[in-house]
Amino acid sequence: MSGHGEPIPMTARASGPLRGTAEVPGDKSISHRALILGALAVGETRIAGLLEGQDVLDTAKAMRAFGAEVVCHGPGSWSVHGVGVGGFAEPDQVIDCGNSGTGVRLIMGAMATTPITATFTGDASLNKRPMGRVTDPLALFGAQAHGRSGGRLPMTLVGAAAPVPIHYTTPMPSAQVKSAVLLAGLNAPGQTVVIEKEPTRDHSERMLRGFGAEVSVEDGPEGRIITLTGQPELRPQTVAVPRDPSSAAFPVCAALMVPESDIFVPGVSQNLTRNGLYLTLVEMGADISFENPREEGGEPVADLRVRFGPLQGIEVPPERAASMIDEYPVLAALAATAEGSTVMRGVKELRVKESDRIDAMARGLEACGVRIEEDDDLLIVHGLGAGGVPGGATVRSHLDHRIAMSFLCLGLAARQPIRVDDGGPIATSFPVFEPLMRGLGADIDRD
Ligand SMILES: O=C(O)C1=C[C@@H](OP(=O)(O)O)[C@@H](O)[C@H](O)C1
Ligand SMILES: C=C(OP(=O)(O)O)C(=O)O
Repeated sequence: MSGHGEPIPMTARASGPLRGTAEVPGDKSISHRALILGALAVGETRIAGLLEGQDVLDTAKAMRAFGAEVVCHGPGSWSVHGVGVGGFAEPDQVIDCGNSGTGVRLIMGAMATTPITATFTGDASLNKRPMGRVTDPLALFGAQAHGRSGGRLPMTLVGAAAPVPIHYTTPMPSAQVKSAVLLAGLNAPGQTVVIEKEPTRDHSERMLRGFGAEVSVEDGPEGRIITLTGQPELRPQTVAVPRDPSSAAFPVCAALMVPESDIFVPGVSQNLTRNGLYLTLVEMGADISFENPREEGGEPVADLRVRFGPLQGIEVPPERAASMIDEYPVLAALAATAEGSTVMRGVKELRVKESDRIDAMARGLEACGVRIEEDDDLLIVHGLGAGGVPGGATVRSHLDHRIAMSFLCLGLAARQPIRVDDGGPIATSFPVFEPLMRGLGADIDRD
């Protein structure tokens, strides 16, 4: 579990160019879902390329607590022997989801329509995050949540004894909320419908279909309408997890910040619900080629070749936010090294992530000598151009892996080193970040 250990301060300094191949680990969203759907299928699911970050390991442990057999056979190679839809056993211990919003919210959905009770907790970051966004729709199925004030963890969820399917429009763009409703709908008789005004990552829909559930997706006047037919028998699958575009964003943006860099990042998912950062980088003038586009594990992937070059700040289209929501911190860091201003609107969801990411980036960038403007739903970074960021500060990561990695990447391009007070949370999503970046030539070390 992250966040419970001693802080691990880390420092990044300007290095020579970044060169070489960056093989980033498996996609975090797909890894959580492979374990959860594997646990709900009848028989043995095999997973290759599972992300072995702490967030996903906590979900694996939770699936065992609900009765599935989850075994690691070697690096990235896992099997899950599932108990079937409605077959979850009642855990005899508190489920600790560590730092992971995805883990806790999807697992709550997966158990909400089974007549068992479970208590969930997390680290200091997760226990501050809002859970009402999932427990509100889960209550419509008949589940009851008893948590701390403000709908926070620790929280006990009593699954519905006689679940009813629901029609639900998500009030905010959130794949976690959508997925919690779909997973709960699995054990409700009849059709559960989720409508989302703005499309969010679609891994749950794709993987549910892969496991044999009936899922239809259509675009209507109110948005995307997803219909799931309840009580299917899920068939075990072989899942090949593509590399995570959200993790790839760090070496990619670092290479775009450090002069003369030239790196290769193979097999990165280019799912259209996840590729907003890459579209944005191209609009900023980044030299990225998308080579050998193909399909792997049911997801479109490409090999990326990334070379340093001058970048121009842009206004990021707000309707793109959902497809790059986890990439705004590293985009904000990169924007500090671009010419002109980068305007990020429609980003208030960033305030309820592992940290308030608008505030964490704003304070950290200011400490590094970068001018910003912020509002509830907005962050503007006034770029200083390549080589223009002073740095020379210690910034707080607030138990947030993406804040820590973003400032370490910026430290590689700043005039003075940037120190992050705690890089420990990086292990939640990108456990090989340090060796991978050092392998490219980055000067990142622990104090
Ligand atoms: O469904 C998922 O796997 C995720 C959804 C996003 O969260 P929201 O649903 O809160 O936007 C994202 O930030 C998170 O890292 C992973
Ligand atoms: C927001 C994130 O994760 P989660 O919500 O699963 O904690 C993230 O990884 O950036």
